[in-house]
Amino acid sequence: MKIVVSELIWEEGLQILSELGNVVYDANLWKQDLARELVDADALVVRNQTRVTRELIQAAPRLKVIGRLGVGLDNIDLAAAREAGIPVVYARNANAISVAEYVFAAMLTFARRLEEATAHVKGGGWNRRLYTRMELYGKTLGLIGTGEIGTRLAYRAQAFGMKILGYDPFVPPYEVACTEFGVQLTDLKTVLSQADFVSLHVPLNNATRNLINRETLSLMKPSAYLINTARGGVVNEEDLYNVLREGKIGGAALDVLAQEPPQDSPLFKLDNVILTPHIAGLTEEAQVKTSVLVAQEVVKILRGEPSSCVVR
Ligand SMILES: NC(=O)C1=CN([C@@H]2O[C@H](COP(=O)(O)OP(=O)(O)OC[C@H]3O[C@@H](n4cnc5c(N)ncnc54)[C@H](O)[C@@H]3O)[C@@H](O)[C@H]2O)C=CC1
Ligand SMILES: O=C(O)CCC(=O)C(=O)O
Repeated sequence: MKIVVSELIWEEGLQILSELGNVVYDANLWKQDLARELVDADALVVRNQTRVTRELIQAAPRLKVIGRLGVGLDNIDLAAAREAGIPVVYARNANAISVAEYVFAAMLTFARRLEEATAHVKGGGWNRRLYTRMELYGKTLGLIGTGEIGTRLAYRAQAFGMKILGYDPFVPPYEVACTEFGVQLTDLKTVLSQADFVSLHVPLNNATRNLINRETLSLMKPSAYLINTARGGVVNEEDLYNVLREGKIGGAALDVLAQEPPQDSPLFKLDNVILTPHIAGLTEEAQVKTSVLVAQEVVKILRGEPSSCVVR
């Protein structure tokens, strides 16, 4: 068996794949001639930067499985994989806790401004009144998408005493969790207009691209914050920039951008923006879990066994 891994994988996952076959691994393979490497490959394992296009799939006649070291599937042509009879397995739920904790880090950063206060003290200041901020207790968290991450975030927000509103038109699989974790399911307009923090947890697809735009942003309270750990394409960045520049919302935390890595962006110049390089799911714990889970599921498919992580 030849298993091609074109992006970063943790050692624990590599070990499992190596027991089954010959692993060709290069974390930068996605930037190189991947099609040539796939001519005789049985499995391809990617993260989020490899564009698994129809052409790439067609260049891999022996391919039996595609493994996705993560959750978002917007970089894989799922229709082409389905037509070619190639199952795609992914790390459902493996990084959900890490993303939920990242959202808390963002909310607490906006609520308490520890970095700014630290800079103030290190610069010789001691103005306590200047750093009086707010509690998360009693504030409203608005979830757009109440799946694995959204519900884990709700669980944590409930413990903080936050009110939680959720919008998800396809919620049934998570309805029980929503009830248990205090999520009041409602429409998009209500979530946007009532939340103090709006957090995005939807996949990027035709229905969600530019879901957050000038019109939807105008529904948010002037004091509210937007947190995007989903995908850059869910937010119209030009509209967001204008709304932030005009002070029409309080701020934004963006872990994902439409173009990654970004070229120079006007967002870099704004003080009310937190920008991180797509790290919400990137903790040691989540990455070990992800790498092991995906490696195990790829091995199962190669052995002809059923996998519970196949994309439907
Ligand atoms: N920044 C990071 O490191 C990470 C980002 N992600 C992103 O977060 C997304 C969500 O991840 P999970 O919660 O694990 O996925 P999930 O599939 O468990 O949940 C997504 C939810 O979005 C809902 N949804 C779909 N279309 C919608 C729409 N138009 N409006 C409102 N809700 C809609 C679905 O019904 C589902 O409940 C992923 O697709 C991925 O793009 C995931 C993990 C790490
Ligand atoms: O861990 C990564 O590299 C990307 C995580 C992510 O965005 C996902 O799981 O969808």
